[in-house]
Amino acid sequence: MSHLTCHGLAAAIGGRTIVSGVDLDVPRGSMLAVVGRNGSGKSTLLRALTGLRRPVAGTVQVDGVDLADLTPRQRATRLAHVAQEDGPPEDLLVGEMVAMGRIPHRPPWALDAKGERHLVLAALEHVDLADKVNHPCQHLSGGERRRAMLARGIAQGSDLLVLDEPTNHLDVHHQIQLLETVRSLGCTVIAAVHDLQLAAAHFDAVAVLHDGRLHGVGHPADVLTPEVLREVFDVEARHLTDPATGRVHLVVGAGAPVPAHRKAHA
Ligand SMILES: Nc1ncnc2c1ncn2[C@@H]1O[C@H](COP(=O)(O)OP(=O)(O)OP(=O)(O)O)[C@@H](O)[C@H]1O
Repeated sequence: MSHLTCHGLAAAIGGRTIVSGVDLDVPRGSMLAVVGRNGSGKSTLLRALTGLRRPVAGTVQVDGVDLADLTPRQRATRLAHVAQEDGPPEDLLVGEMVAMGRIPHRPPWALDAKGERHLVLAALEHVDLADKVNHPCQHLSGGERRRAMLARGIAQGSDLLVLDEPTNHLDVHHQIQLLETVRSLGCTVIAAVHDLQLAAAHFDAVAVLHDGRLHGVGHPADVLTPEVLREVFDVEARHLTDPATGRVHLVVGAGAPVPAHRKAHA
């Protein structure tokens, strides 16, 4: 069943069209990676998908409801957006910042988070930061800040997470842990991702943006082909089968195959 769909979506900044003609159908509970070169329009597309940037053409529907018909508060209960540039306000404690994710669920002007501390702690546990709940945000490292912002998105309690480069600044352990965590939440996830190997290994589908147009969307193995990677990213890549697991992995920047006569001497 579709959770988010968009048809003929176009978004512009300052009168310049950045993305156009985007059709997506994201099933509930699935994870979609949006990949593309710098400036291809990934962040702009994500902002249009969340309603933060009003489309200049096309529609976005969440659970069959047009986002344009919802107030910002209603949108915030249906989806959580963690932007690339989001950083926690420095003078708040980590727990206070994560509690801000609960604001859409409170009556207007209810400023405190009574009875919600367990939700805040659970969100922080998901990102391995529960021990930092009483720390000032300004004491967090770059990777911890990214994880804290994700915790705020999780605390928001919606079942659709739109994440702009969630694994940026994270060490390899926390990159994988973060993707496994969002998978375990059972949410629908749409994430802009630069690491193509992570996109191939952890996502159900990949959408490739090229110059603001959707170049292809589908299963990672069908979309992240050596031909597409050469055409879109100008890199050489190959699919290799892991002899231990039988799983097919994407090797990006693989270079030209070693000629047989050189292998023989290796
Ligand atoms: N506030 C802005 N004002 C003017 N142009 C902008 C603005 N934000 C983005 N752009 C332009 O829109 C285009 C797409 O930017 P966007 O941030 O969506 O790309 P991206 O694929 O997310 O890039 P990256 O991988 O570098 O994060 C770029 O050409 C960028 O310069």
